[in-house]
Amino acid sequence: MTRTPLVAGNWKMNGRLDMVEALGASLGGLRNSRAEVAVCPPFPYLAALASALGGSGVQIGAQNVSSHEDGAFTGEVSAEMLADMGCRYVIVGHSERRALYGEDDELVGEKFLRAQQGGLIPILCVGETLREREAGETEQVVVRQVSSVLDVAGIGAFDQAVVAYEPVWAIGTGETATPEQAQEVHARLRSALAAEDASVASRIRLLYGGSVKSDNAALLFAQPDIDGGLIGGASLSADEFSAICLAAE
Ligand SMILES: O=C[C@H](O)COP(=O)(O)O
Repeated sequence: MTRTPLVAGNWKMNGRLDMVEALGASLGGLRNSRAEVAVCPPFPYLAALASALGGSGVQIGAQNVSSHEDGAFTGEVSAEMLADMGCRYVIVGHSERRALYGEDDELVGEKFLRAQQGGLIPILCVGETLREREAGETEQVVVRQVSSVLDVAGIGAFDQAVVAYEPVWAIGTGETATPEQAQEVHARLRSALAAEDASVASRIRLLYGGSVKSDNAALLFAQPDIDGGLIGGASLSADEFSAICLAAE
């Protein structure tokens, strides 16, 4: 099965308008023969980024979405609104939202469903904490996080989804999972999906995230079950992010 790699940049709560315009213009010039590239800026910059990227083919995505469609939910942003802004992707279940904003598996499942109902492709993030890894619970945790979404959305929904394995201990720490550690978890995730539907499992893209840089991306992306990356800090530099995208070819 040949899967088109995806490299998605998650800017988190970083950037200002001048950076958005400069980075967007620079990434708009990115010519990448094989990998799909997406950038997820903060909500207020979606339109400016889309405009700076022009017709480059680089996709835009959001970092969060409401679990509701419309209504009295002050401060929330719906999937339909994001689709209106040109978003193709939305990140759901990022560990920062789980840890800092109390998003549990149930809410993540609701957001995943709503994203798809609103026409977006969810990038579902899963990953274990350092304590969980040290306790030997990594596979149990990531399979639970995926299974809770499978329970509400069904395996068919994963044909229009991406899963990102992001070990919490590797996010923003400079400590990357080794290619072997990451591949082991990716293979386990793919086998958990294959238990439901082998063909969906063979098609879905599984990204790795956690301190991916231009100097470690190629080895990670060369693993058989790693289909690209979800990039945080390094996506804020045009040179660094471009080099990571090229490593996914
Ligand atoms: O969504 C991206 C991840 O949290 C990875 O962030 P990082 O590349 O800064 O470690």
